[in-house]
Amino acid sequence: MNITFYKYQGTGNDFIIIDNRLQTIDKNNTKRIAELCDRRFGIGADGFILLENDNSSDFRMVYYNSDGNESSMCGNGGRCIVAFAKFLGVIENTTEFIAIDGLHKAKIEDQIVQLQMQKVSKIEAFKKHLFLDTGSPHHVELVTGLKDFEVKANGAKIRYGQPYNEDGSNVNFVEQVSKDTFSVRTYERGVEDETLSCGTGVTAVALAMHKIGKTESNTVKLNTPGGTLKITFNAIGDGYEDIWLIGPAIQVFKGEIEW
Ligand SMILES: N[C@@H](CCC[C@H](N)C(=O)O)C(=O)O
Repeated sequence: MNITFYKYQGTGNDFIIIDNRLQTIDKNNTKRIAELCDRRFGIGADGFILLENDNSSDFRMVYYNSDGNESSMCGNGGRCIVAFAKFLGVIENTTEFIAIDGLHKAKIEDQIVQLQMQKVSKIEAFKKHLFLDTGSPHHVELVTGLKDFEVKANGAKIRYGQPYNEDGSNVNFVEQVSKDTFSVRTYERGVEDETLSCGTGVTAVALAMHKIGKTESNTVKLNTPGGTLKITFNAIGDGYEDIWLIGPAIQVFKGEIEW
């Protein structure tokens, strides 16, 4: 069967997105999803996303990492599927959709998507790093010399090591640029490599840096190798709410595949 796919990118985190409202895709075919995400033997992408019907919201987002396995929330993918839903005419400029971590509100204007993330009530601070879940699990570590830092080697060591082991964590290496700006490079589990940007990752970095007093601002700019994202939030007690991930989401091309 021939299927139309679309390729999107959000600050260089790239995704194959398919309209699966008619349930044409066999969601258990993880081997085929991994093949399509392969950068040499397939289309090439960090992740694979299905847009499906949902009874109580505008649509459902189903997210797979490039290894073919369904995973937890993808922030950049969430921004891209909002742009795709608008392209399909499923939504206009505002939406509420369901993803694996719950309901998300979003707004889109001129290819800039604002995506509301789930509340974060717990941030664990250790001697050298922080850990929090922003829809996906994130290890956050401040380093010096981020530009030349060995993200893949160091990220893999942390991702497979204690206490994360098999379940794993995404790993963000961070350097402060100014009082409200940080540079971030992320090793993503399920891609098992550095990606050019990670939406749940920069969300984790902004909240973690606020938590330990590196910034007092509730609007934080995050420079990633794929571009700049913005996070806004409210600090309430020990946690954070009304968290928004803001940045571009762009359709790159469309094509057809045999499924
Ligand atoms: N690229 C994503 C994160 C995708 C999920 C992650 N790889 C995991 O399995 O935890 C983002 O933009 O948030």
